[in-house]
Amino acid sequence: MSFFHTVPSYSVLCFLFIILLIAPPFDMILCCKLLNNTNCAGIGNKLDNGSVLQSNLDILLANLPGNASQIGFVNTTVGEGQDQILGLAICLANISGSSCQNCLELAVKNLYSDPNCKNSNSAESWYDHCMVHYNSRDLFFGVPTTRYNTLAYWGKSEANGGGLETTVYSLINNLSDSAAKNSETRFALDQVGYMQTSSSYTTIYGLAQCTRDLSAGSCSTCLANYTGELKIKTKGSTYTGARIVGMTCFIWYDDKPINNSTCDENTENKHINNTTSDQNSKNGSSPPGGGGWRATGYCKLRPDIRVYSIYELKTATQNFSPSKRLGRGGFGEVYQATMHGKSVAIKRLLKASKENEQELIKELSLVSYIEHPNILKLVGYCFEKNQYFFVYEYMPNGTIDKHLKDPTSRQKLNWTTRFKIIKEIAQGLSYLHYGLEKRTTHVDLKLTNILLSKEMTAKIADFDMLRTFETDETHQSTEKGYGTIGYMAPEVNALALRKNYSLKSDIYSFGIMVLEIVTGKGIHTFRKTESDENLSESDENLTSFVWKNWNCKRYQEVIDPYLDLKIQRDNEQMVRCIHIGLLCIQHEAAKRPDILDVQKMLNTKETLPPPSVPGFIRD
Ligand SMILES: Nc1ncnc2c1ncn2[C@@H]1O[C@H](COP(=O)(O)OP(=O)(O)OP(=O)(O)O)[C@@H](O)[C@H]1O
Repeated sequence: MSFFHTVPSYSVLCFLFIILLIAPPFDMILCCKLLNNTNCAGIGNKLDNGSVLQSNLDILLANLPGNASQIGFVNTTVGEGQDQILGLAICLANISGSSCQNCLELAVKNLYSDPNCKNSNSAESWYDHCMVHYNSRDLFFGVPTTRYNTLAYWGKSEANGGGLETTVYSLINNLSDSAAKNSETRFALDQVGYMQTSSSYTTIYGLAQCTRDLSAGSCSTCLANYTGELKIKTKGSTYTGARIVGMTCFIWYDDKPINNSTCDENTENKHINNTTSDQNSKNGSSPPGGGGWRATGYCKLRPDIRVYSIYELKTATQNFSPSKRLGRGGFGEVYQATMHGKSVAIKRLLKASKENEQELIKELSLVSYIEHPNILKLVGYCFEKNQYFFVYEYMPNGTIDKHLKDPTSRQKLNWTTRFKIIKEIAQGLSYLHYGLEKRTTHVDLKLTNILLSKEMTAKIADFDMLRTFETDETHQSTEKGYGTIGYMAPEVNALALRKNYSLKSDIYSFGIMVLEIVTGKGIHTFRKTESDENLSESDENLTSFVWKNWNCKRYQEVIDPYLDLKIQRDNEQMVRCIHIGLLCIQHEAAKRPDILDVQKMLNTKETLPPPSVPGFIRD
C-alpha cells in the first residue's frame, strides 16, 4: 500500500526536486466551500437557565445531528404547550451521513458557544453543508419563507442579455423544477455547458434544495422567490457563481464543481443567526463586481466520485463477511461488492483515524483526478464514524503476483501477455511521472500492487495511504511514506535516506518488477543475503541471480522456464526486457533511464547501453 508524491514540474535542482516531491499539493488541502461570517444579532427572549424549555432545547439539540444524519433531514418537537420547542436540521443532500452528522454537531456546538445565540429561544446556525434552526414560538414546519440568511455572488460578471444569464437561469429553473419534483430529497444537482467566447467553454454547476417538510408547490415557490431575489440583487448582471442560503431552501451555482465533501471544524465555515429578526441578513450580500465572500476552497474531487454510507458498504459486503474478502494488505482489508450495478473493491483502512482525516481527504482529492487506463480507478469513498473506506473498480484477475505464484496461471501467462503488462505498467507510470500537472511518484511499486482487469490489462494500484501510518514489518517508513523491502532503491533503503526518494527510485522498483515478470521469480523466491560467494538460487537475491547470469550471457537461465522459448522474436524481447530491467535497477540513480526512455526502449529496437552494477550487489 502506498501513495503518490507530487513534484512541481519546474523543479530542476535535484535536492529541491526531492523536497518538493514529498510536499503535498497545497491546493488540494482545502476542503469545503466557505461562506463568510454572518452575525447573530438582535436576539429576542432569552431562556431561563434551568427552565423546562431550556432542558427541552438541550434534548432537541442533542438529538438533531444523529437523527438528521440518517437521511440528511429531520424536523421534530420536544415538550408541549409553553415548553414546546421545534427544531429542524438539514444537510445538503449530496454529502454523506457522517459529513452531515459532523456538520450538524458543529452547528449545534455553535448555538451553545456563540454568545449571541446562547440561551436564545429562537436561533439558527448554518454551515456550508448544513443548517440547524429551532424556535420556541412559531410553527415553521412546511412553511416556505421569503427570508434568507445569505445571498452572495462572485466571479466574472456579464451584463444581462449575454449568454451567461440564459445559461445560469435556465440551470436554476431546471434545478428548481427537479428539486420540487424530487419528493424524496427535494434536491437537484446538475451542470450545464456555456460558451464564454467562440473558443472558451465553461461549465456551470448548480444545486437547488428545499427543506423536506415543504410540499412540491411550496418548494417551487421558495426557489422562485430566491431566484427573483438574486436577479434583483445582481442589478442587471449575471455572475459566474452565487449562493442563497434560506430558511427553507437553497440555491448554489458556480463555475467550479460543487462537490460533496467531508467537513470538520477547520474546513466548515460557521454562520449563526437568530431568527427573531424578519429582516434579511445584511451581511451576506456582495457588492456587484465580485466582492464580498467568495469560495476559498473545495474538496477537489472528480465530480462523479461517489460518497457511500457505511450502511451501504455493510449491506454490499454482508457486513464485511470473510466470504467477501479479497485480501489483506499492510494497511487494511479489501472486500468485493456490487454497488449500483458495478463490481467494486472496497478497501477498509484499518489504521486511519480522525487525526488523519484531513490528510486522507487530501490524498483522496489527488487520487480522484488520476484517470488513466493503466491506473486503478477510484469510484468513491466513505469516511464515517471514524471509519475510512476507498472504493475502487474491481479487478477480476487479481494481482500479477498471484498469477506468477500459481503454477497453472504462470503457465498460462504467456510472453505476449507479460510483455503487454510490462508496457502497460510503464504507461501508467509515465502518466504519473509526466502526465499530471505535478510530477507524481508512486513510492510502493511492486507486483502485488499491479492488478489485472478481465481483459488482463495491467493497472497500478495502491496510492491511497497516509504517510504516517504504523505498518507491519514488510514495509518501511520513508520520511513521509513507505516502500517495500526488495523493491526499494539503495538510495532510499536506509531509514535516514528515505527523503532521497525520486522518480528514479520508482524506476528501480519498476526494474525489479520487470525482472520478476521475465524470470517468473518473485523477490521472495530468494532468501536475501549479504553474501555473494557460492551463490545458489536459494541464498542469493533476484538481482544477483540475474546479474550473475547476465554477465555470463546465460540468458536462458534467467528466463522463466514456463515461457515458450521457441519463438525467436519473443526470445529477443525477453532478453531485451532483462536488459531494460537491469538498466532500471542500476545502483546509481542518475544512470537509470527515466520512464519515457524506458517506454522508448520497450517499443523500439534501438541499441541499449550496457548496464552498470545493480543496487545491492557487491562488486
Ligand atoms: N481493485 C481490486 N480488485 C481486485 N482485487 C483487489 C483490488 N484491490 C485489492 N485487491 C486484492 O486485495 C489484496 C489486498 O490489497 P491491499 O492493497 O490492501 O494490499 P497489498 O497491496 O496486497 O499489500 P500492501 O498493503 O502491503 O501494499 C490484494 O493483494 C488483491 O489481491
